[in-house]
Amino acid sequence: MAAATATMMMLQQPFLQQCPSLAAFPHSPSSISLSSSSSRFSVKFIVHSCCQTSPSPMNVVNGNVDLKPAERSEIRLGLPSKGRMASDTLDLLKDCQLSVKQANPRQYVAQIPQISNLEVWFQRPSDIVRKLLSGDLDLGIVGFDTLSEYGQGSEDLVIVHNALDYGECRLSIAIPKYGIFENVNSVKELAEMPQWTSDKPLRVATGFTYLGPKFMKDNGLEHVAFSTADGALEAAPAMGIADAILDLVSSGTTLKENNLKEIEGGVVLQSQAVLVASKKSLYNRKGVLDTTHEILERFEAHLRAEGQFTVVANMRGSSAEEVAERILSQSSLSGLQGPTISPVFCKKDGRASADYYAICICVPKKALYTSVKQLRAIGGSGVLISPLTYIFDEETPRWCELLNKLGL
Ligand SMILES: Nc1ncnc2c1ncn2[C@@H]1O[C@H](COP(=O)(O)OP(=O)(O)OP(=O)(O)O)[C@@H](O)[C@H]1O
Ligand SMILES: O=P(O)(O)OC[C@H]1O[C@H](OP(=O)(O)OP(=O)(O)O)[C@H](O)[C@@H]1O
Ligand SMILES: [Mg+2]
Repeated sequence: MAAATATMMMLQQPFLQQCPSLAAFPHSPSSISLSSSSSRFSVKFIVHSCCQTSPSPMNVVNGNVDLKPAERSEIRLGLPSKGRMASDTLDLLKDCQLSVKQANPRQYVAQIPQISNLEVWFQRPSDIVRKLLSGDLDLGIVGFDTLSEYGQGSEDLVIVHNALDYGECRLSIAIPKYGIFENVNSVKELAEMPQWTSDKPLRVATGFTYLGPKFMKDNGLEHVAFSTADGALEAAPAMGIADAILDLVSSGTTLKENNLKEIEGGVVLQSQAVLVASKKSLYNRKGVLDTTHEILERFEAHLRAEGQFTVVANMRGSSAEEVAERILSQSSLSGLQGPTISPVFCKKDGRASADYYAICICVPKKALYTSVKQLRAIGGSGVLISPLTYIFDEETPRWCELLNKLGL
């Protein structure tokens, strides 16, 4: 998680409760040092400008600053320029027949020829969220963690697809397995430890300087000090820099290798890649709604198909209805809407007659072998299995949800 460099931020929750605007925008100032008049709430809050939520681009016209974003007619999609999300995102688009054409890997603008008037901009995930907020991007693909951290609950950001099936991880608190934490196994127990006072707060290392304080406050952890670094946060407790960390966990290997453990109630959020849009763009920019619909449909069709196989088999029977009865009596053979059954004709006594029926069903990958066994048990033979590429439904439920959210 990219974050401000070697920045130390200390804050105490009561002060944030008194200053909601500060709590809502911990990144806003490029460098602030504040202290409350009450001695109970002494706060140091220093954030580097790279944590800042960037404003709209400013055009300087005759010495006057014009805060309006530059006019443009192209639709802009932000994709991660680096990190683990970058290649998985390009792979997803390719699987949806939306290959990105980039002239050179160092060029940050590219095209998806299948969709006219769409510009792809490669950006850091945090910047994608900032630029959606500032109106410089219309659509973006980022991890839900990044969206939550940098979007800070903004009403202008709307999730179009919430489960793109990669980048799965969770944002979770971890503490050492040893020392004073040996018997601490939940957030509640951590909060109740007598060690944490205003003079000696629980020190948490995290790149999530918005979600971190919010979660601690919501979970009754009053005396907390945060520090942040650009990566390898798991080293902080052993180095004596922090008592706990709040970072992304996927396999858990990094925690394990650094003698750290997750605790009950310590998961701030579950994350995976999401497609997000600026509401303002959806409402106001020509073509954004249609382009969003097309991308969403292609994503849905591909992701739905990914978990499924097409199964074709022959089955002896007296009629299509009789074969259907047999198939529908098996729990794993109902298909998407039901089995497709077609007669297989052969010539008998000079006449075309159907003793066999070809059945075609979609089967979830997980249930594949069970389905084959059930098919055989009811007389199926010559079972052919092939992967499914796309499943297009009448309309995707996510599109209806989006229109609902937009009040359209
Ligand atoms: N271990 C992980 N397993 C799965 N997904 C992860 C993991 N770590 C991060 N992610 C997801 O990938 C996104 C990008 O993380 P990644 O570490 O690749 O880039 P970054 O942190 O922005 O860059 P860098 O770590 O190089 O500074 C995260 O926001 C999260 O959604
Ligand atoms: O649970 P695991 O599968 O071990 O993955 C968790 C690690 O992955 C991410 O780090 P990343 O690899 O991005 O390195 P970074 O710290 O340099 O960002 C995250 O910040 C954790 O450190
Ligand atoms: Mg990382």
